[in-house]
Amino acid sequence: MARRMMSRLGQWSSYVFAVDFDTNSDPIYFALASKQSERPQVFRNVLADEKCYSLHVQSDDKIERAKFYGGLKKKLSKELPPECTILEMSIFQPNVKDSVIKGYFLKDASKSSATERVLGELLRNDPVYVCSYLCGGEDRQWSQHLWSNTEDGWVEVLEKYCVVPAEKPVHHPSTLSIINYDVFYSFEDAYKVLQQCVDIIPESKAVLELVDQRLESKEKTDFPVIVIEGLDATGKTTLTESLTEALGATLLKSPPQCLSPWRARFDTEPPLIRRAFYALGNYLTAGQIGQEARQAPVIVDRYWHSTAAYAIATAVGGKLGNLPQAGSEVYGWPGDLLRPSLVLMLSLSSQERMRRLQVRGQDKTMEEEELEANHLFRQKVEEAYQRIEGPACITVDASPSPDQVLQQVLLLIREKCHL
Ligand SMILES: Nc1ncnc2c1ncn2[C@@H]1O[C@H](COP(=O)(O)OP(=O)(O)OP(=O)(O)O)[C@@H](O)[C@H]1O
Ligand SMILES: Nc1ccn([C@H]2C[C@H](O)[C@@H](COP(=O)(O)O)O2)c(=O)n1
Repeated sequence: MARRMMSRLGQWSSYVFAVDFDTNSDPIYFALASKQSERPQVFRNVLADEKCYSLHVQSDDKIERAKFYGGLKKKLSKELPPECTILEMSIFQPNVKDSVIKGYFLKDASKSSATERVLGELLRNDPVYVCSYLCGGEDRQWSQHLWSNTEDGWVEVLEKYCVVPAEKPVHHPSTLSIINYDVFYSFEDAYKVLQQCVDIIPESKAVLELVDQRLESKEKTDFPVIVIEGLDATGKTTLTESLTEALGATLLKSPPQCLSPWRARFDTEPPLIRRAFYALGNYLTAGQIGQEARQAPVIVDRYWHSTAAYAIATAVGGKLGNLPQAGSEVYGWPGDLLRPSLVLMLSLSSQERMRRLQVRGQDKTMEEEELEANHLFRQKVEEAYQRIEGPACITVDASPSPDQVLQQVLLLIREKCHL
């Protein structure tokens, strides 16, 4: 295992390590070298005399990597001493897509040997590589010690590297693995993920059978297709229902009703699998849209913008500024997914949205909890919505009364869709 780490990091000079000590500031970036650097110390101001470790998932199978990494933080939180802080970490080659190896950096302020025992167990039984970090010498320089299993199951230090500062890369490492890990830009790419899950998630088979029966969607539709988007409790359901009545339209949603039996199950899966599920939901809905838009206008409650915006906002760590710039390919529309005539995003102040959530009184989904607790996540979702192209969304103020919002939207639809 560690040998593979060596083969993987055999070119360690081209890899950078990033540790998120604080989501409001840049990660600490460092590299490995065979000798100390003259440049300033790496961990100044963020580490005192804690014992430090890192562990990274190592597997060539991206489903296995996603599944194991998805459960790793929960496992560590359960088994490590409470004084051990778990920080997001990645190893990557700057500007090289798909080069990111995700993991965790552990700042262990405990005085027990429990952390080393837990890491030794993980090294013996799971697809991880483990390193420890020591600060020594007069110049208080840090070094990384790569662990390995001996034949009789003991842990030994395989290799030692000097930890030296690395330049801040142009793109935050979390943006390097969005395509086909968090967002899928073709039916085939999403489909392949669920195909690889059939043995570990039996429900995948039923979803794939439904997807196999999807209706083909044409590029052009006879009647306009209007998508209503927005965060939870912005008024999408209320508006889509009144719009449907006002226009004599057909109301659809994504994911479609036929996937409801499995949605909660896939919501528990790591992003790679969960987002492939939602992407396939959009293709199922696209088939229904193509069918229904032959007879009447179609209103859709959530579609591609939701799938891409939530996935990108979830994937991109740290500050709002770490989102890929507008115009990036991650905001592109899948070439094989039906494009709507118009996408309207309902916008609401946080206060009014929270009020409506409380008034509605329904149980909050995990996502709503995250949106409520995490202002930064909400900002990232809203910003990602705005950057998606092909078509871009038009923002609608959803704060007036339901009828005023309806009238405002009908005017927009008449103007844009000549309905
Ligand atoms: N324009 C409005 N003014 C005041 N209250 C509204 C308005 N539109 C909807 N509401 C109320 O806000 C709450 C949320 O509305 P709704 O369920 O339509 O939002 P939503 O975006 O579909 O939510 P979710 O995505 O979580 O299902 C409901 O109680 C609804 O009655
Ligand atoms: N087309 C869609 C619709 C929804 N999602 C995801 C995005 C969020 O994670 C969540 C929000 O849905 P809600 O709970 O408000 O129904 O569902 C998606 O990815 N694609």
